[in-house]
Amino acid sequence: MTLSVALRHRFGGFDLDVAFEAGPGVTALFGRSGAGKTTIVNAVAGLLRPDHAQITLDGDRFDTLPVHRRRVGYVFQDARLFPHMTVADNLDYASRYGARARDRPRIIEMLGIGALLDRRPATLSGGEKQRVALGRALLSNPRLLLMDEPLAALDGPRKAEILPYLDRLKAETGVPILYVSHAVDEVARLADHMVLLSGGRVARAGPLFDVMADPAAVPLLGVREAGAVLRARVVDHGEDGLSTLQLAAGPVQLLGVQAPVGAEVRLRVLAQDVLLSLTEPQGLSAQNILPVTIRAIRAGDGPGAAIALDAGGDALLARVTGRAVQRMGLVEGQSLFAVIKATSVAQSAISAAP
Ligand SMILES: Nc1ncnc2c1ncn2[C@@H]1O[C@H](COP(=O)(O)OP(=O)(O)OP(=O)(O)O)[C@@H](O)[C@H]1O
Repeated sequence: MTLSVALRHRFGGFDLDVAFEAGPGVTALFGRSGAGKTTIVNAVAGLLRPDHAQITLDGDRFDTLPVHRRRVGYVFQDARLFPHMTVADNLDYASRYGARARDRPRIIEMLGIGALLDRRPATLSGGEKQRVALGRALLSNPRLLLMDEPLAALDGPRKAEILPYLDRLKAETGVPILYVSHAVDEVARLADHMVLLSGGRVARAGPLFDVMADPAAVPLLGVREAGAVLRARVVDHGEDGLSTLQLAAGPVQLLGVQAPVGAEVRLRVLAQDVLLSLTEPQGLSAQNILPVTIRAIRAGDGPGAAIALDAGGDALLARVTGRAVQRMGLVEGQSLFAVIKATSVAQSAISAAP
């Protein structure tokens, strides 16, 4: 399944002009407030008629279809359930055309909402409401799911409660998802592809692992949030609380890893938590020292520079000062060592999603 989107639209002072493709899985639309994310999903859903559009799904023209024929499931920041209906009635309303009624038990089980069926939305927590909203969207038998900041109204614990359901939904349904967010941790955990938007334009787009490790993405993600996402396999849980994970460039030891031995996980390594050393460091408290090669150096607008690194085939990103680049004589192609603190990675998103 490939969704291809080309849109132009003008609202007063805002000018949107984007083109991107979204493959299977989760495609994150990421950008600051006002970048144009909601305008794009509204145009895909058919809630907004853009000035110019060419949207296709698997080659079929989509933007010319009336809203009800697009078969798009839309999950908003606020669940927008019918308040006078029970959860069961809200779900039945979505499946009233029967297309997905046979999948109802599986979807209820997947989202863990079986015990809520007789309740009314006013009695549900924010996380429970969002799970019901996801169920309702799935029961409408969508060809495409649009999620506009579905977790933004939830506090940390409620977000943590719902993220595993999104992992399952992604793994089990196969319905492609366009996922709007300005939370990098959510995107790093869930997305397969990423479209970075800035001022109504696509600034970067591609596989999540590539975009997150792109030095040009640093100003768009924010210097504190920028950092590569890597795949790792859990090798061992030590009795002292430190776990060993295998990366392409070698083993690393991290704290607070919940996933079982053998699991594939994603690690988000913030660029500001990666130190560089010209020689292999000895006598450091940090144990995670990886041999790396500099792929690219990008000077920032301020005193910082983003350094793209190759770590055994994985991409890693480091942020150092421009002064350090000068002092260390860093150049593209140079081999050196990256040092990652065990505690900093553990505080970044670690998920069970491969
Ligand atoms: N109906 C409208 N009329 C006029 N301007 C609009 C309208 N809807 C959106 N805009 C403007 O278009 C721009 C993009 O808005 P949009 O909601 O798509 O951004 P966003 O990236 O989703 O932002 P946020 O993260 O704050 O939701 C903003 O400048 C907004 O003020």
